[in-house]
Amino acid sequence: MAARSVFRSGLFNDRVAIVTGGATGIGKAITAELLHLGCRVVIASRKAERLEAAAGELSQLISPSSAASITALQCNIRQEDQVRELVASTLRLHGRIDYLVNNGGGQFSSPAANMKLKGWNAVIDTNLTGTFLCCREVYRAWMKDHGGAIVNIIADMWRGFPGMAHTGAARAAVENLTKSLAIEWASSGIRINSIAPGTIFSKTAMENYKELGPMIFQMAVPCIPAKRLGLPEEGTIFSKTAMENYKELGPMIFQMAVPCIPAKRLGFPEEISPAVCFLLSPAASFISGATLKVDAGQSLYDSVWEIPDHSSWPAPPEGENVGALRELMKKLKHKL
Ligand SMILES: CCCCCCC/C=C/C(=O)SCCNC(=O)CCNC(=O)[C@H](O)C(C)(C)COP(=O)(O)OP(=O)(O)OC[C@H]1O[C@@H](n2cnc3c(N)ncnc32)[C@H](O)[C@@H]1OP(=O)(O)O
Ligand SMILES: NC(=O)C1=CN([C@@H]2O[C@H](COP(=O)(O)OP(=O)(O)OC[C@H]3O[C@@H](n4cnc5c(N)ncnc54)[C@H](OP(=O)(O)O)[C@@H]3O)[C@@H](O)[C@H]2O)C=CC1
Repeated sequence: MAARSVFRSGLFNDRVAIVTGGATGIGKAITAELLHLGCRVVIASRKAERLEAAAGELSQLISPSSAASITALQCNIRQEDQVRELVASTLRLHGRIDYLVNNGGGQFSSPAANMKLKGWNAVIDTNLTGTFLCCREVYRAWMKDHGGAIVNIIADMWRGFPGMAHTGAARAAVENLTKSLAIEWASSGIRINSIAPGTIFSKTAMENYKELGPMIFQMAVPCIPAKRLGLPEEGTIFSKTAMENYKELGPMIFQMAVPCIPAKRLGFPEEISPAVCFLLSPAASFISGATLKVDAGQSLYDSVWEIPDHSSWPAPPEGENVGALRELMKKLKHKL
């Protein structure tokens, strides 16, 4: 990974940042750019091996004259004691925490009706409670008395998040949490903002959806009049082998989003990290409680979620307008 930045080198000299999920995807790009700018970065997530590998790789980018450094600390942000330990270890190591980037998170894809409570809770605990715990601990242990800047990575959930309702709910909650904390902690000199990425391609993000292929069958159900998949003996679609054929299709989901993105291409982690650096930097000194969408306008445009044609809604109230439309349609039908 080659770190580039539009910002002045040395911008974050002597500053200390915690980046959760900093070993992969978007988090790795954020870490690389912060290092490039001279920051001392602590990356934190669950998988120790992946953390160490990323720290090794990213440390190669640091020039010998730089003040930057990288440390990997294992932490499951869902565990209060582990978050407390992450913050305490960072302070033991570096003596300060200027920045927190709550990037660690994720979800699985599933229609809401199929979600188990355990799965729902896993996503809420990770994305909402994990973010809250990290914010609260850095505040209590350092920022309350010294100020700082926090960036929360959320998602494009402005029109709900069909197919990932749990994460939509959690991210909307984090957006609101950001606003509350911006006010509660303003007097400590803390700025806190969110970034809502569009569809951002990385190898690790893609791998998370590798099992999604078979869901394509399930997604077809609303379009089938019988409201269930056909069986092989009925001459229709569903069989274990047919499903197996689609196992590799999950990652294609990212590519399928392209027509819904005004830029007509996917975003990349290196297009999120400059926005994070900006919000952490003095250039954003008057920005707090805000959300920056980094999505090439995707949230203003189309949705990947298809609603099949149906006539399940109640009829509209009878009256002159419904009557007028009915007459119009009758006339048009004659003309066609
Ligand atoms: C469809 C659009 C695609 C484009 C998407 C673009 C927008 C967003 C992109 C991204 O966010 S990319 C980032 C992707 N990275 C991640 O999501 C990584 C982090 N993810 C996780 O850690 C997990 O997915 C998790 C959901 C938070 C689960 O954490 P946990 O460690 O607790 O996992 P488990 O113990 O395995 O699962 C607990 C529970 O959750 C349910 N569950 C988990 N995976 C699935 C699944 N694939 N399908 C259905 N249900 C799932 C399940 O109930 C698990 O419990 P059990 O039932 O297995 O006992
Ligand atoms: N890619 C995209 O299109 C979008 C991504 N996002 C969000 O951006 C963030 C980064 O995603 P991205 O880089 O794409 O995908 P990745 O899967 O590469 O990153 C997710 C990171 O979160 C870490 N993580 C997950 N659960 C925990 C946990 N309980 N404790 C600590 N760390 C955890 C993972 O590390 P580990 O498994 O080692 O714990 C991993 O490093 C996520 O919050 C994601 O949901 C939002 C919108 C769009």
